[in-house]
Amino acid sequence: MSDDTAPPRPRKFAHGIDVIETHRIADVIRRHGDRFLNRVYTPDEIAHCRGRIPELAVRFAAKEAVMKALGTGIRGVGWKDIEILPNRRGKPLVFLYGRGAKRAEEIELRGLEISMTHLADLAMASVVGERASPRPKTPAARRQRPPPHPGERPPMKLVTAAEMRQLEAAAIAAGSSEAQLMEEAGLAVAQESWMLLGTLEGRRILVLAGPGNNGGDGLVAARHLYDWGAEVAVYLPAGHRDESRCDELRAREVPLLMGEDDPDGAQLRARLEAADLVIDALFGIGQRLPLDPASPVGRALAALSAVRAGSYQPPKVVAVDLPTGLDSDSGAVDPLLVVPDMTVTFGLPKVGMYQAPGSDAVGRVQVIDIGIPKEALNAVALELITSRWVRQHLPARPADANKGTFGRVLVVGGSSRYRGAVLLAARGAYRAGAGLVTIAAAEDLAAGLAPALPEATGCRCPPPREAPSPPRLRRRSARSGPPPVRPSSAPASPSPMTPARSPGPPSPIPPIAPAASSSTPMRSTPSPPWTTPRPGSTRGPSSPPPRRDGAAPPHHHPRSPARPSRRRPHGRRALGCVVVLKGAHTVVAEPGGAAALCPFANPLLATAGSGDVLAGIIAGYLAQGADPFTAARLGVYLHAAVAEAAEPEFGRAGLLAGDIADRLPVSSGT
Ligand SMILES: NC(=O)C1=CN([C@@H]2O[C@H](COP(=O)(O)OP(=O)(O)OC[C@H]3O[C@@H](n4cnc5c(N)ncnc54)[C@H](O)[C@@H]3O)[C@@H](O)[C@H]2O)[C@@H](O)CC1
Ligand SMILES: Nc1ncnc2c1ncn2[C@@H]1O[C@H](COP(=O)(O)OP(=O)(O)O)[C@@H](O)[C@H]1O
Ligand SMILES: [K+]
Ligand SMILES: [Mg+2]
Repeated sequence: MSDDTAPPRPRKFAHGIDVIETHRIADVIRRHGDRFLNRVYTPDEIAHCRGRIPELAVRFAAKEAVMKALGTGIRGVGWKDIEILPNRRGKPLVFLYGRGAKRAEEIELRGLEISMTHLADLAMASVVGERASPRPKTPAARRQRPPPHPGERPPMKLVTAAEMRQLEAAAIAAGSSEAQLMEEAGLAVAQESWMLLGTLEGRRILVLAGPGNNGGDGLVAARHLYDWGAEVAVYLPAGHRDESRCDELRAREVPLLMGEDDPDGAQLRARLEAADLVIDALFGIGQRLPLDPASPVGRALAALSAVRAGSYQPPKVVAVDLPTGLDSDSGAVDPLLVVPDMTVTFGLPKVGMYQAPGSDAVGRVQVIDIGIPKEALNAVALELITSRWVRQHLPARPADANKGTFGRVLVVGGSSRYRGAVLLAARGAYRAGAGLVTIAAAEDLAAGLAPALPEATGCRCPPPREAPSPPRLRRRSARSGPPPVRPSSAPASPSPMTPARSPGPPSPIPPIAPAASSSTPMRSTPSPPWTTPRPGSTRGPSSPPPRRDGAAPPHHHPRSPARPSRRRPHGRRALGCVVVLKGAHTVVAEPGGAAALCPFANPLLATAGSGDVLAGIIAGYLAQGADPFTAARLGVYLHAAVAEAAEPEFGRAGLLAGDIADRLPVSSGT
């Protein structure tokens, strides 16, 4: 819903185009008659078209063109949410209902004009309108952005399998049923499969259906895809517990192949070789890993793998809810997993889809709303940090600001071994937008630092042996302004660091950032607002560091160290502060129980000093008034977003920590 008091969002064209071969629609109608018509067209459209194939075909293209203009694909907008009918003079008009109308409202769509044409066997439609830009692009628009408020779109949450089952129970308590949820899920899989293939007519689809509800979703998808004109077959390696779903398919004469009737797998192989698309509905959140390679499911996956590897035109793969072989909670990957082109996941994405190595094993992720009550989602603790969230929470940069508006950061540290660390942190803080950065380094180093970052001011820091006590440091920072930040690899002082609190506006003093890599005990002093350990460097999590090579750890799943649900609680509760657990898919957790996961894993960040830059960036956002949890999420996301953006230029290696700082403003703008 647009807010009347908000400044207008910049506008841009919304365009969609689609073309279809008329005979394909004729064939579907011949085979499926009213079932197809009633599924795709509104009663008024059916009445208007009176069975005329070119009229029906061009409307089919028109609906897809509208979906493209809405920017949704066919996910989320039903065929009958879009209606194309002529006005009295015969000019076609687009009417939107239900989710189509909702989406149009969200993007502030205006004036959707349609043009349709057909020629011999082709029908084509093009629509154009005007919509609000998804994000402010110009600096002026950015300055005008309203401050974040609680009414904004909720963050993307991530769930474990157990949490997903609770949400499912909440949906059922609110009036849905398991069968209804499965219908929603299966329909979405069918729609996404259609979108992936482009057309269904003449396309061969093989559904690999497991014994449980994941298999049930696959059977519903098979039913729709058959009704819409695809050539569908279903392979059930271990049978299915819901006979009525199988009967729906038998009634349509969809071939159902049972694993026990195909002992040598020859029929399965033949079907796989002929398929344009394979739907993996073997196991979802109910899977227990490791998979047994000798089991019927294991053999089906091995056959799919072999066909994919050995075929000139391998079938596309769509995974239902989760790829079979992916641990929903840890992201551990079974060696039998076949990486899909797309995963259609229900309700919310699963944590394991954003944990290495699982994040590389899911293909494109489509999240499908299956009607989980909004209130139930609030109970989910872990969220994914998204670019939308980041845009909404970056500190405001008013045009009439002066440097005092943006706060001050004090970086404390510097040793002959880690001479660059303070500079990198200071650079990160400046690039994040801090108004003033001061470096407090030992006298012998300070002179060398000034030319490297002339923008930073300096203040004398006693040599390590006489390092200031926390109260002295606090007094000093209150006197000289800036708050201390100690970059992670700069063990300047043997004494623990404590947060320095702001003496008051206009220069909020962001507290220090001691990092666990210097092995400083932090519990003996008041808690810092955040800390940035790497896995293994805090005392809480007992697991070894996560693998960063992206390889599937064979049979190493449910206890994977990269599992935030296991790692989360310890550090942050013990330390009483926000914890940034660094690595691929960094986790940020706050003592209250909320946690956020970075969507990125990128080896460009695995370079010395990048953690120091991160500490500085976070301090930079703190200095600008962000609370510690927000500052840490902003910093972690944008730090990694730099690497993502740099990948086309650098590939997988060669970014320097200093480059991360220097490229930060570019990633903040996107
Ligand atoms: N949670 C939800 O809100 C919804 C769940 N739905 C679907 O239901 C799925 C979960 O269904 P289920 O709980 O039936 O579980 P699955 O369908 O994932 O697994 C079925 C059964 O297979 C068996 N199994 C698991 N691992 C095995 C292994 N390695 N070897 C042999 N047998 C094994 C288990 O007994 C398990 O219960 C979800 O992934 C999703 O696809 C949807 O229908 C819609 C709503
Ligand atoms: N594979 C990876 N994917 C994403 N981020 C990574 C990866 N490897 C390292 N990082 C990030 O790089 C930074 C490294 O920090 P750290 O280990 O403290 O390095 P240093 O002490 O040299 O600055 C952290 O922010 C970490 O999250
Ligand atoms: K699956
Ligand atoms: Mg470090």
